Amino acid sequence: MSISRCDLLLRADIIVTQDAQRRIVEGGAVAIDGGTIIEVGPQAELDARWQAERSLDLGRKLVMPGLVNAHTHASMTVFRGVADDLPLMTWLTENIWPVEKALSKEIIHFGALLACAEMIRTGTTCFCDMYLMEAETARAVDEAGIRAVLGEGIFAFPSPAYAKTEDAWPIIEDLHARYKGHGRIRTAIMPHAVYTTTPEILKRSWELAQAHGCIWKTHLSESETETRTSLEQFGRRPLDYLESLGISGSKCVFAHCVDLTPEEMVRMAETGAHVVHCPQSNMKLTSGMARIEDLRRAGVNVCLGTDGAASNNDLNMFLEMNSAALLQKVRTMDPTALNAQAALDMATVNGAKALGWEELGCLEAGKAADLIALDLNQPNMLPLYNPVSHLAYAASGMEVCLTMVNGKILYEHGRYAAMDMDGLAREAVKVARWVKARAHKTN
Ligand SMILES: CSC[C@H]1O[C@@H](n2cnc3c(O)ncnc32)[C@H](O)[C@@H]1O
Ligand SMILES: [Zn+2]
Repeated sequence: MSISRCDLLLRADIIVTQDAQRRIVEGGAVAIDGGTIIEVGPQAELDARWQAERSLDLGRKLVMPGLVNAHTHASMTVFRGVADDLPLMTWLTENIWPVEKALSKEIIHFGALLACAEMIRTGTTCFCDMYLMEAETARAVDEAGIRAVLGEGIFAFPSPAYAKTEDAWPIIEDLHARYKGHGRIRTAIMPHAVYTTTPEILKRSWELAQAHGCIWKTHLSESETETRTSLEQFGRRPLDYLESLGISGSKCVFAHCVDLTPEEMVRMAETGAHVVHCPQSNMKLTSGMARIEDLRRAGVNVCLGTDGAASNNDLNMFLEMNSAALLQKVRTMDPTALNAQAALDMATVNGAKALGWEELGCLEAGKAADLIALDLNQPNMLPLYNPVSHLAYAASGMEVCLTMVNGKILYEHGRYAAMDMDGLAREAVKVARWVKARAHKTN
């Protein structure tokens, strides 16, 4: 047998691969070269095959794919805890939007950096973001070393980035051109919602997504109120309205989808649309309980997102998996609903599929070296019968002791490779003062 060289050989007691067979390797190893995984398997086999520049013996750890947060607004970390205990539309129109109007590039950049720090700390290696002045989020992602799909939020009204929607298009084109070919950053087209845009904006945004071959994402059917408004404004339910404009297909990623009819679920499955479930945000804003089991049964690809830190109030995908699983059980009054493996799939492979980034979400040869390690000796992880059960039901995210993106370690032994957490904490005090002076309701 010939021995080949690789950059890194990582060994750990348990490897949850999330590959097609959902293989779990005990006493496993991952061989990495550049930013790519070249083999995953038993330690003895990989030791015999690979001569590594560097080895990392993690011991009593669980290694798994980095989590994919498929819907967030990273910079909203600056509003964490500012306006709690409100319903969606009051929260948005009376509390969030008035302050967002005044946001500066600096604050958006800071909020995105803080979000990256939180996601890296809790095991997310890729996120999908919609926000304002998204170039600042892109800058933060580049600095932090994390992976992301980014889109400038498109409204029919002024945003801090543009005085009129007409001025949004060049901003979107610029962002796309700037990150074309970037290894970790992709761009997408993201009109905010049917109730904050016009048919012309939606059609133009769709044409742009098609021209760039990128995903098209929006908030959809988040609440019954949204459906009612859509029926009043456009004479159609939100999904019907989009379809009447020619918007449908596998490039569509719809966040929330709380208020769908069974027939709409079938149509989503037929067209290949993806749904991002955001259970914590939906519960906190009392938007409702998405019928995830029905969606999955209909054949829709359902993934998971935190939404922003102002409606969650964290960006922790372990807690989101937990909430997703528990919420479906009470919604259906069936304890077998959305089991641990289904929750983990939503946070990994399904997220990668929705974002059209097939190199993500699982550990196998040819995939990106985006992985995390969890300390199995933490009290809440003991004893261990079923690793997947612990990931969905016992882990808090704070067991993550190593986060790697594209073969680079971003977090290890409590330290960030490329982030100044103390500096961020100092800056957070100043930003909070700025927000407090402008916020209508602060807790
Ligand atoms: C156009 S940039 C993104 C925009 O979305 C707002 N937002 C955050 N969470 C939600 C949500 O759950 N539903 C609708 N809109 C939301 C955010 O404040 C930005 O204005
Ligand atoms: Zn959202």
